[in-house]
Amino acid sequence: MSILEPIEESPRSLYQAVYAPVKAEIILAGIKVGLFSHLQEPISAAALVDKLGWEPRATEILLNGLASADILLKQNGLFSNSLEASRFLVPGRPTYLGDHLLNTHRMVTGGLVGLPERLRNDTPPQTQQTGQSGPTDWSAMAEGMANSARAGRVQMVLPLVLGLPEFTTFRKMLDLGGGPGLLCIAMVQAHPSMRGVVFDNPAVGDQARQYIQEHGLTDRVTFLGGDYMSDSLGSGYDLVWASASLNYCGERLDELVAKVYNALEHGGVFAVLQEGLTHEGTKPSEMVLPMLAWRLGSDEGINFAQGQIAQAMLEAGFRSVRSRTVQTLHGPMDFDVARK
Ligand SMILES: C[S@@+](CC[C@H](N)C(=O)[O-])C[C@H]1O[C@@H](n2cnc3c(N)ncnc32)[C@H](O)[C@@H]1O
Repeated sequence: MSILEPIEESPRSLYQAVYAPVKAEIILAGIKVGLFSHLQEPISAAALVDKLGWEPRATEILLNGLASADILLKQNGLFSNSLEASRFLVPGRPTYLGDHLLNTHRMVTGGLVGLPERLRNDTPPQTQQTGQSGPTDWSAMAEGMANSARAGRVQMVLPLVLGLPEFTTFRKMLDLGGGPGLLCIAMVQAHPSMRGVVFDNPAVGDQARQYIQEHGLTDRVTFLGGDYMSDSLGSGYDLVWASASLNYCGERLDELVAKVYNALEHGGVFAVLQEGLTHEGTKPSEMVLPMLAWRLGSDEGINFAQGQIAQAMLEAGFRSVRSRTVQTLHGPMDFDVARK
């Protein structure tokens, strides 16, 4: 091949992919050492080193790297949090995402460690980060899930529910796989009288009850612990909401959707926000790539193809199903609304 041979394709996206973890690593390093709580006011690298006793060269490199990645601002040699860092990376704030990002990073990358060895049927290397090999520990993640709900997901989801024409007529809703319950709490708060039930693994019950109490909603919101495949979901609901929670039904989606159908009142609404994969299960990549490690590391979950949930809803007997794709913080997801 001549050195002057024109190249039509560009390797840019390959370089970008290899550079991307640098940004993640420096953000995670900053979270782990509690950097961001010291940067609410502008401070020099030297002053930070004096204050915290950190290694000067590594401190300066980290600060400059974070400024390069727009996580910090740098002006006249002083570093301070960007608006984003201030809102999401300063511990103690209700929107603090540090622990959630660390957990999420472990979930999305840990299970990929040793992939070449696994493909070759070799023994995977023993590292600290072997990732998920069993079921996700949702109770350990509950606080982070609550913060991440407050940090944009409630704000994104609420208009979807408020936009349902029946919303004002709802008397009782179920948040299926509702985690620590922040979404259900927000939906109930937005309604004058609707009551809510958060259904999830009993392990997240204590945290959910605490949030319900903190929001003064113990008379309107309850937590029901159980496994949605084997336990009763209760009954008499006008709305069943499920976001990112149906993935754990294995091959039994039809059974779960039928169970929801039976738990709903006549005219009730089943609203589901889930990934809807297209292009033979390869797109949208924002939905596919973060789930690879989880799928490799554990056989607990499945992904849904676009239309799969809508089809299951029709087969369960719902009289109509409307579907659309909505943009979320995590990428495009499908919003399927079925009416009984
Ligand atoms: C990704 S989180 C989503 C939480 C919440 N719906 C949201 O959108 O923030 C998935 C939730 O499903 C719950 N879950 C998974 N399998 C379940 C099961 N078999 N029965 C009840 N809840 C389950 C988990 O405990 C977790 O809280």
